[in-house]
Amino acid sequence: MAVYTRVPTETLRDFLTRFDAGELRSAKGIAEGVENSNYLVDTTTGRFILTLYEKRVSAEDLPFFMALLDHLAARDQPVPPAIADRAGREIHELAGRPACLIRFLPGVSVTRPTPAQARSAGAALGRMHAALGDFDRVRPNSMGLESWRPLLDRCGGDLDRIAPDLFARIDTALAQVTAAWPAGLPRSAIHADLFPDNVLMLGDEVTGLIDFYFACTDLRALDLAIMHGAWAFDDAGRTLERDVSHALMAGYAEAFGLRDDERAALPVLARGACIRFFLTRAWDWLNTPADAMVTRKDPLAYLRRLEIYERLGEEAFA
Ligand SMILES: Nc1ncnc2c1ncn2[C@@H]1O[C@H](COP(=O)(O)OP(=O)(O)O)[C@@H](O)[C@H]1O
Ligand SMILES: N[C@@H](CCOP(=O)(O)O)C(=O)O
Repeated sequence: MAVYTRVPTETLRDFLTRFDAGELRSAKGIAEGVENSNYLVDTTTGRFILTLYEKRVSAEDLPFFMALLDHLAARDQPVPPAIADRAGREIHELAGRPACLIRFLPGVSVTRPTPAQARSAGAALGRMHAALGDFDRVRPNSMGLESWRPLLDRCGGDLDRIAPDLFARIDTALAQVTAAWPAGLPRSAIHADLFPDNVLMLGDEVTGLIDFYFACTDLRALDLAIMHGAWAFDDAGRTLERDVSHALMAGYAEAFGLRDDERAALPVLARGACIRFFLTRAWDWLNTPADAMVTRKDPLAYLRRLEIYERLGEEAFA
């Protein structure tokens, strides 16, 4: 589930009076997602998503995210901008949390993408990168390379409760990735978490790119590496689905293009991305109470991906 903060009906009804968004008909908590509280809100004029921002989203970052969404929406990208109230405000406070009322997008996220879906999603990332060419706001990547060592140290020896020698394994992998991290690649605003659950689709067509709350400024090719790790493997990270991998890469390259130096860097960027998602999942695994109403994601699924990338190198992206 992902409803951490309950919003009483009366509070929501009052909140909606700030907008030209009709009157409340129904509101339901949305089970998917792990970071924020989300409600599906139906009013007399339409359907909206109400998001209350929780632990990992800082209120100071919301103007960056909203400017990014407005920029992309103005360039016809399938993203959900926040709805402005009558005073022009997009960012609010509700039930003690920062909150936004967001445009609802149709579509569903896929759990096992087909090659055709991966091609469309890769192309959607490419078009998004093209549209971000003139976006000049900057947000440092709070989940970037510099954050991984401190997070690994915070997990510390507790990692070995998940699997034997896990701390040493990740320590070595991180040292190798840090030493090989590329310099001089193009930087851009990136989504940084474009997993299948953050892409809405109807059939093979992308209808929505959502959940921009890790968006930041970093190496543009890191976005593709993150997406590759999330899309081109089975969920447990045991098998690289080569046809899905090939389609994702082709879709991106056709829509935007991939420089030789970006392609050459993908193996190390993908290993870095595995460490990033391993660490946040491991932290949550170790620190989420067993009875919490949220599904913990398996960190070892990212250790397995890391091992496949280490073994295959460039061949993983063929
Ligand atoms: N703009 C939107 N349009 C339609 N559905 C949405 C929208 N935003 C979120 N959702 C739904 O809410 C779920 C959780 O949203 P998400 O932003 O991924 O949450 P979290 O940040 O907690 O991971 C999504 O899987 C999707 O079903
Ligand atoms: N994609 C991350 C977790 C972030 O969750 P999201 O629901 O906000 O995408 C992971 O799988 O570890």
